Amino acid sequence: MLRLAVPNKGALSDAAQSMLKEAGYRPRRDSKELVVVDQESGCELFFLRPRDIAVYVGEGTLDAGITGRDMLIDSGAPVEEVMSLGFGASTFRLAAKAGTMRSVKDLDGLRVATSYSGLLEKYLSEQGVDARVIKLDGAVETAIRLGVADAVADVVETGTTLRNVGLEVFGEPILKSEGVLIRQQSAPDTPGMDQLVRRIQGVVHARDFVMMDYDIRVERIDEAIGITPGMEGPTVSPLHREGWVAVRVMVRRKGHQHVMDQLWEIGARAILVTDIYACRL
Ligand SMILES: Nc1ncnc2c1ncn2[C@@H]1O[C@H](COP(=O)(O)OP(=O)(O)OP(=O)(O)O)[C@@H](O)[C@H]1O
Ligand SMILES: O=P(O)(O)OC[C@H]1O[C@H](OP(=O)(O)OP(=O)(O)O)[C@H](O)[C@@H]1O
Ligand SMILES: [Mg+2]
Repeated sequence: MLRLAVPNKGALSDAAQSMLKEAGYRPRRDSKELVVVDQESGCELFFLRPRDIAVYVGEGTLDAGITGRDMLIDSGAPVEEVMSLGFGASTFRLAAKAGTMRSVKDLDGLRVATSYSGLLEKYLSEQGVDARVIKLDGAVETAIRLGVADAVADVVETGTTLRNVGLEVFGEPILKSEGVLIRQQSAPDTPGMDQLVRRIQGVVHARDFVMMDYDIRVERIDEAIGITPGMEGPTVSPLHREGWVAVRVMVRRKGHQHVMDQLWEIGARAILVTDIYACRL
C-alpha cells in the first residue's frame, strides 16, 4: 500500500483533502480520524501536521505527502517536489516597522524572528548577512512590539496580519510558495506512486482547463486551430451543415473568454464552454 501524508490542520488542510477526494481517495469521516485505509485505491492516508510531513517523507517512513514548498525547504529533509498543486499560495517575506528597513543587508547584526528558521538561515547565508535568528512557533508578527526581534520573516498572503500590527514588508520576496506533492529524493518508482501522480495530475488539469466546443467554416479551420491548438490537436468533426465543421478542444480556464472573443472574430459560432469533471491526459 502507498503511504501518503496529508495536512491535518492549517491553511493547506481543506484544499488538500478536497483534492484527494476528487482524485478518488476515501475522505476521513471527521477531523479526529488520523489514519484512513483506502483498500480500493491501495493507499493509506496519514493525517499529520504540515510541518512534519517533509520529515516523515524524507525518512522514507511515508512514500509521499502534501505540504507547502516553504515547509519543505525549511525542513532540509531529502525530499523532492513532484508537482505544485495550485492551492495554498503565499510568499515568504521580511517585514519590519513601517519605514525602518529597505533591504536584507539592513539586518546585519540585528535579530529576526521566524517560525521558518531553516529557510531564513539559508537565505541570510546566501545573502551574506549576519543576523541572529529567533525561532518562534507562530504569531511572529508580535515579536517586534514585544522587543524580541527587530524584524520578522513570515508567510504573507493578503498582508492583513502585517498591516494590523503596523509592519511593512521590505527587501525582495524570499520565496514564492504553494501546496506541493513531495516524495523522497531518488526513491524508486512504484506502481502506487505512478497512480497517485496520475490521479492528482488529472485533478490539477481538470481544474486548469475547460472543454470548448464550437462550429466554424471549413476554410477558417487553420486559423481556429492557431487560436485553440489543444493538448494533442483538437478533434474536428463534420457538421451536417455544408461547409462547416465542429471543433472540440481543451483550453486553459484562465483567459478562455479572450479565446472565445478571438474565435467569434473569425466567424466561429455556437461556442460552448464546459467544466471538465475528471481527466487523465
Ligand atoms: N494565510 C495563508 N494563506 C495561504 N497559505 C498559507 C497561509 N498561512 C500559511 N500558509 C501556508 O500553509 C502552509 C502551512 O501553514 P500553516 O499555517 O497551516 O501551518 P503552521 O503555521 O505550522 O500551523 P499553525 O498555523 O496551525 O500553527 C505553509 O506552506 C504556508 O505557506
Ligand atoms: O497575509 P495574511 O493573509 O494575513 O496571512 C499571513 C498569516 O497567516 C499565517 O498565520 P496563521 O494563521 O497560520 O497563524 P500562525 O502565525 O500561528 O502560524 C502566517 O503565519 C501569517 O501570520
Ligand atoms: Mg500558520
